[in-house]
Amino acid sequence: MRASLIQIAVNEGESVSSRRARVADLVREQDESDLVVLPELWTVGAFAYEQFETEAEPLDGPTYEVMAEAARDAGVWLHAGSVVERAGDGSLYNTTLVLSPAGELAATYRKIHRFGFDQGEAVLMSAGESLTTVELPEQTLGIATCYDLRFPELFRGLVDAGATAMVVAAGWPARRRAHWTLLNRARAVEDQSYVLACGLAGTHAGVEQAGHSLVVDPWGEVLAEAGTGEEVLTVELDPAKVADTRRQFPALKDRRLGR
Ligand SMILES: NC(=O)CCC(=O)C(=O)O
Repeated sequence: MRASLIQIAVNEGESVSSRRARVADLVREQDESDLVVLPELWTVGAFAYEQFETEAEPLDGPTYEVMAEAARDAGVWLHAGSVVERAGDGSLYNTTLVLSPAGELAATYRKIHRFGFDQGEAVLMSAGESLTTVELPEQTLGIATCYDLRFPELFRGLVDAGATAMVVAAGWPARRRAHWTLLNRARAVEDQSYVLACGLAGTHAGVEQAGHSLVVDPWGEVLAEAGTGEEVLTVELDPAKVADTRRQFPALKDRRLGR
């Protein structure tokens, strides 16, 4: 399976609708890939809290519409990053959309661990409550969003649900870039899974983004890593590698707690 991660620059000065159209064209360009991955809240910016209310959208809103067309045109599975979802009861969620190559909404994931302690996303958004996996032809994706990366038990839950490739959409700040790289590699090693970690670039709401999206294999080797600007990373995922790693070094079988 060929996967492309699009590290998107979010800078003030570009409107949300212009960015949607621009990113849709970037998705269309990845028509040689099987899977395309976008970052967290790339429409509005993960730290643009003051825009969450105005840019909130239902699951079948403008981001879904534009991305469904792009997924269909490219013929790819599209992890469309996350949007500010306005639920039926008016509350907001940080929600990932996964679209099939036919443009259908195949899965959603509402971010479980909201960032900000007593501010920002943590007070503006509601928390998701359930894990999401998505079965693709050669890999089962386990879905996580940004701050979730700090909670290894979520990833263990995804392993137990059958995940072989963790997809982490993020808007991770540059000042904690060392944590980003370390934690993504740690999740790959401890869960013996691919990790596809796609972050934002640029600076929005005064927060410089780390970029440095990366793909890690189940042995913890970094297969590809972006720089700090907008960039597309393309990698081949070996369909046998996860099973081989888990068979050759069966540490997951030795778990004694939390099962
Ligand atoms: N958008 C986020 O979840 C940011 C997470 C973060 O900055 C951190 O965990 O550090």
